[in-house]
Amino acid sequence: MAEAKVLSGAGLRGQVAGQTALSTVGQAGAGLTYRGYDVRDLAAGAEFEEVAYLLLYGELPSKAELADYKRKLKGLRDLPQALKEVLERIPRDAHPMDVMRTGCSVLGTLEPELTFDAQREKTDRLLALFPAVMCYWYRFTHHGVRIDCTSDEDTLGGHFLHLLHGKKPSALHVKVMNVSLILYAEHEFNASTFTARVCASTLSDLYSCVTAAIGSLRGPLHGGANEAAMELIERFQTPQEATAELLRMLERKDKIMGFGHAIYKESDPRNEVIKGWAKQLADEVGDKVLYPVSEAIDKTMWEQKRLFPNADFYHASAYHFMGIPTKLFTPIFVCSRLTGWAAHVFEQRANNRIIRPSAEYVGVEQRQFVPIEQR
Ligand SMILES: CC(=O)SCCNC(=O)CCNC(=O)[C@H](O)C(C)(C)COP(=O)(O)OP(=O)(O)OC[C@H]1O[C@@H](n2cnc3c(N)ncnc32)[C@H](O)[C@@H]1OP(=O)(O)O
Ligand SMILES: O=C([O-])CC(=O)C(=O)O
Repeated sequence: MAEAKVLSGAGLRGQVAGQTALSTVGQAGAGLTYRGYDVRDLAAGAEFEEVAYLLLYGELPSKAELADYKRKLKGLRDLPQALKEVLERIPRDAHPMDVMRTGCSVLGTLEPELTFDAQREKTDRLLALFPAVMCYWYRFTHHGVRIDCTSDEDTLGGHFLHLLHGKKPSALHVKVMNVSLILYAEHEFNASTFTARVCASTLSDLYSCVTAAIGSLRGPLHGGANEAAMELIERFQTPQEATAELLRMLERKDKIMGFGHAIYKESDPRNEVIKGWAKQLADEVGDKVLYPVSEAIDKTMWEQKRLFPNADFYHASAYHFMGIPTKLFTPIFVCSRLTGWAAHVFEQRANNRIIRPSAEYVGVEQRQFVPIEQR
């Protein structure tokens, strides 16, 4: 069993920084819940749009409400021409998270949130069009194609795959995208969500909160870990090679991306779900390398460090098997986590006090100012 962490000091670890009714993370007997529902039940039985509705509107939708919501989102998928023009100007070798951040920010100038009454409308618009922001830029700069940003795909996950690959995705791939988007949707006071809440606490607009959150998610210690995990996995041809190099990396005290967690102590409940789907996708494509290599890394990390895969590790191979370029992994996280970020912004706004902690001063004692001529 992994040792209990010391929950104090650096990184605000273990300190309660506010209240939320949105999710619980790592509570005994309930690994991860969204508004009281176990994420594993949601991933097994719900559509991502149902979960988005749950987070943003407070309760699971009825059949009629879900149909209306999906119809509404479908009608909001296209990008404004001015945003397409901006995306075309962003270089091909830009990081796609910078593209998402810029896309969000530009939309904030084109369709600003003028009052907080518009917060849900603006969130639905971002939810519907984020896949197109990523895919329009990617297909234009990498393939020279100006894609149609609408599709008649029923779900957001299917819509994303359709825009990316320019064709109807398989039912299995739509299913896995749906599960993935559910798993990534919400996670209490993680770094990017806390960023969004800090920004919201100044009474700033939704686009600023989301733009700031995207910046936090980008780092490899947070959302960027799925991309970093892929870069690790694809270095190896065999499980033996992976194990040998892992031991060397651990000896050097390297951080292994996709392992460990700030809150979970023994396992990340999202891992078993996405690992199962990664295995199904591996079987579908007849993979004999990536999945066994991933399992070897997983085993070595547990044996050597008692560290377990977090949500990001098996997402890497799952996305890869669906033909998604590695650099788009973290932007997919944005498309999902937007729901959690926005729900936290609404919650912060509903009971706001500016977030402004104190610092422990560790600098020099107070001293006499010396004019520049005398220094
Ligand atoms: C969706 C998500 O955002 S999930 C998180 C994604 N991030 C990653 O996968 C990046 C890799 N993981 C990490 O860097 C960390 O585990 C974090 C950032 C997730 C959590 O950080 P912390 O809460 O500070 O970690 P924690 O307190 O458990 O660290 C305990 C020890 O394990 C080590 N450790 C933790 N994770 C790892 C890892 N992935 N590889 C190697 N060692 C690790 C730490 O270095 C630390 O050792 P030390 O005491 O000798 O310094
Ligand atoms: O909670 C965290 O610190 C990171 C995480 O797993 C997430 O944001 O999904």
